[in-house]
Amino acid sequence: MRNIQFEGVRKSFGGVAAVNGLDLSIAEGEIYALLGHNGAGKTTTLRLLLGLLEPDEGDILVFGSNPIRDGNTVRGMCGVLSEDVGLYESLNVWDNLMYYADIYGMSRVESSSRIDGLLRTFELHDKKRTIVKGLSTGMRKKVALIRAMLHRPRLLILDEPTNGLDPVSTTDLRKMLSRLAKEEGTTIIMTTHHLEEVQKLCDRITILRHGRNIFTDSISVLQDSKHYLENGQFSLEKLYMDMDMEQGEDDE
Ligand SMILES: Nc1ncnc2c1ncn2[C@@H]1O[C@H](COP(=O)(O)OP(=O)(O)OP(=O)(O)O)[C@@H](O)[C@H]1O
Repeated sequence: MRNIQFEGVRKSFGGVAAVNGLDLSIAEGEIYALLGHNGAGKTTTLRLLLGLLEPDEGDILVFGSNPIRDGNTVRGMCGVLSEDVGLYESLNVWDNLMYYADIYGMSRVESSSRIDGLLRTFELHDKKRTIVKGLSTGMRKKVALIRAMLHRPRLLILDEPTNGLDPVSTTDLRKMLSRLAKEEGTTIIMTTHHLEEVQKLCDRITILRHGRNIFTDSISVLQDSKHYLENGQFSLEKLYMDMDMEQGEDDE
């Protein structure tokens, strides 16, 4: 069953078509990557999904809800990690997370144990009383990730989740996201330029170009296809480069 649908969605800013007739179909529990060059329309797509922008044309449904008509319902189901992590700089880690747990309507007991558990998982427990201003970029990213996951959202939207994370934290995050999708059925949509991570983690990918879906397939099908090989193995980077060359020729 497909649970997130975009059909013929268009959104322009002035004369620029950021999203230009986009079709997407994402199933519950999938880990899905939106790929594409800078300016391809990834962030605009996510903002449309969250009801933060209204489409000029087309239909969007998120688990049966329309993001414009039922914006609060859609946003209530989502946990979001945006590029700008958006934490309160002068509050400590614990108070930042408690503040959001209150907004999510979690009880004190529930939020304390959830925050405690997540801080341990991300190896940030010893930083719980540290003021956010004093954290490294990677640590801030982890706190923002914990905030996005706190209320066990049905859909997790991650903009460049591994940017600024060291290799160990990246691997830990990959395992955690994988577990979330498999065991809790969380749907995860991410945008990233790290193709190696996508290949290891994601179930399906879509490549956007000029606001259009130019390629969608599942990683396992691609891995079995014997196409886009590098040293005998499927390479997402090779696929991406080949697509780029093909589309570049079409654009001319
Ligand atoms: N609020 C806005 N006002 C004007 N133009 C915008 C706005 N938001 C996006 N655009 C334009 O729409 C296009 C798509 O932008 P978008 O941010 O969705 O791309 P992206 O794929 O997320 O890029 P990146 O990888 O750099 O984050 C770009 O040409 C961008 O300049």
